[in-house]
Amino acid sequence: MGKQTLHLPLFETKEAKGKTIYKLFASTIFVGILLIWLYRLINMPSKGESGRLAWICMFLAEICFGFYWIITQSVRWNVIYTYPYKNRLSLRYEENLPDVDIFVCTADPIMEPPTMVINTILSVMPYNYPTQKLSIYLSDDGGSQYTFYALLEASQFSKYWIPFCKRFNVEPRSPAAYFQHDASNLNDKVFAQEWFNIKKLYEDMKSRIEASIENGSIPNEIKAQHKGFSEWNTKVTKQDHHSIVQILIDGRDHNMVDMDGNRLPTLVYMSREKKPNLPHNFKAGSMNSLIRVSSQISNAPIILNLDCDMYSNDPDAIRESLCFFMDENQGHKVAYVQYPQRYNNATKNDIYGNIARVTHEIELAGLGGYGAALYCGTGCLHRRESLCGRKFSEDQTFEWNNKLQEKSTYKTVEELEEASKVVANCSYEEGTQWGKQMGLLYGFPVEDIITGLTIQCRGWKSIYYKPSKPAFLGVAPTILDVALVQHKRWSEGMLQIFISKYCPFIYGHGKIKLGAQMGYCIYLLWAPLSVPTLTYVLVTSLSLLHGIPLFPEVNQLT
Ligand SMILES: O=c1ccn([C@@H]2O[C@H](COP(=O)(O)OP(=O)(O)O[C@H]3O[C@H](CO)[C@@H](O)[C@H](O)[C@H]3O)[C@@H](O)[C@H]2O)c(=O)[nH]1
Ligand SMILES: [Mn+2]
Repeated sequence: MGKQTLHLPLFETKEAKGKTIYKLFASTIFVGILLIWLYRLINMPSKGESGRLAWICMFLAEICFGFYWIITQSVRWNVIYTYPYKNRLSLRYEENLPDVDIFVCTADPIMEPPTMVINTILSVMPYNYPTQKLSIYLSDDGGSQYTFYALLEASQFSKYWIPFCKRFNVEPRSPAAYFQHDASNLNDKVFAQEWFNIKKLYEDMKSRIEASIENGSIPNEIKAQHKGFSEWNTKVTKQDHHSIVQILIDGRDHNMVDMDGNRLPTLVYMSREKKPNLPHNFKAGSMNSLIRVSSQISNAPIILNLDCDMYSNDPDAIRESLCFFMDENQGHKVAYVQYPQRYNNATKNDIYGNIARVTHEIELAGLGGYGAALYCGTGCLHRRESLCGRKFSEDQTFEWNNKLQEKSTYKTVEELEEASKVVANCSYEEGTQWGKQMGLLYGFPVEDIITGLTIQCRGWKSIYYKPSKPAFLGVAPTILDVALVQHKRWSEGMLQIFISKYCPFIYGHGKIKLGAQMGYCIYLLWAPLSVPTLTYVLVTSLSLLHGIPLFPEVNQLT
């Protein structure tokens, strides 16, 4: 192996097949569009003739459709798929794998039940990765003691869950998802025994958490188990509370081990300070607090972010992503690796279009082809440096070894918690570049898309990676009003980017490729496309009622 493996890349890119045929097909459509425009112009009723207004409206709508179609071609001509080689990574870097911080965000204990949140946490704790290199942070914008309690329970349960997952190599590693189905190999006596034990432990834990929520209080004997509960002695509400940071598992501690005697990952609960009169900037605010708090504790160079309703479905996901960051030739340019949003509750007919096949298999891969994969929030791994506002430069060297962590080994848990609380305070961001040049951008409902764009405009590349086995699985809206609210927020938020100073054609000019600028606009112009669509629908039906001909008749063509 030796030399030869050293020269093999850690990941490869391949063009989608059938590019030439697609280009031929697309050019026929383009000719078709031109002919439609021409037909409209030539046959336009002249001034005073009936139906002129309808024809003008049709023409304008068709112009919009045509241009939008042209924009969509940018990504379709450049579809590129990426393939990481995790075995090569292990061969070359097993001893030098970087630390990884995992951020999970939750905002409301009712909409996002604590048991769901800890299932996400428990799915990332048993990653096939050196546990002492993992630190997991839960940001609770709900400031709920039930979420804190659930996380405390999870920290205990993980001592059984992690060894169980690793010993029997079970998947998926979210207990709820795993126990949803009966185990297949219960004939194996040892396994069956363990399976029943763990399942019982999980269900007991779940009932304790749910019972406490139902009763509206946490039993005193449980409260006595951890100093953290004292944070809720004063009045704590979702909108108004002080910073809370509790390190539930200190991964540096060699005595913190699971039932098999193996080290545990660091586990931290945090709830940043909130004041009713100050903007909290939603998920972006939470992420920026997470970036700062984690910099005090573990400061890993790689950050994985997950929404609390999205669990890890592949224990090798971190290793696969690292192939992109650590590749000797191209890795240094990579700011983030985005996975598609896939769901474990997709319905057969997918009536709200959550699966979005064309988006996930073609368009996003096309943007990835320009090195400009969109940052879509959950299921994304970032290089901490690029997220913190640093510009890319070809000649900067990158250290995967973590100096700060070595330093922080001298600090006690209490010292780390105190230092972290300071950076999670509202006042910390005043007069700083946080939310502007550093971290996630504030002021946009889709903080992820805009943040991704600014990172790319600072010279970094991003990767879109859609493995055949989903790496993360989330919960898609299954009721109409939730789906509508989500789509409204996304489409409005994206239009807001287009009309701001961050419009990709202006802000991205000369910084990202024209194809990438166009690719962004497929989404940013999604909302206004409804105007020509509505026009088209209305004008055609009204014209039909009024007997105004808009299209050539079949016998005209012959
Ligand atoms: O004040 C807030 C509001 C939300 N969140 C968390 O942010 C995540 C996303 O919020 P959600 O309301 O679930 O929005 P979705 O539309 O489902 O999320 C998608 O769209 C968002 C905006 O583009 C991205 O940030 C998400 O990652 C992406 O999954 C969730 O984990 C929330 O708990 C917070 O931490 N604090
Ligand atoms: Mn969500």
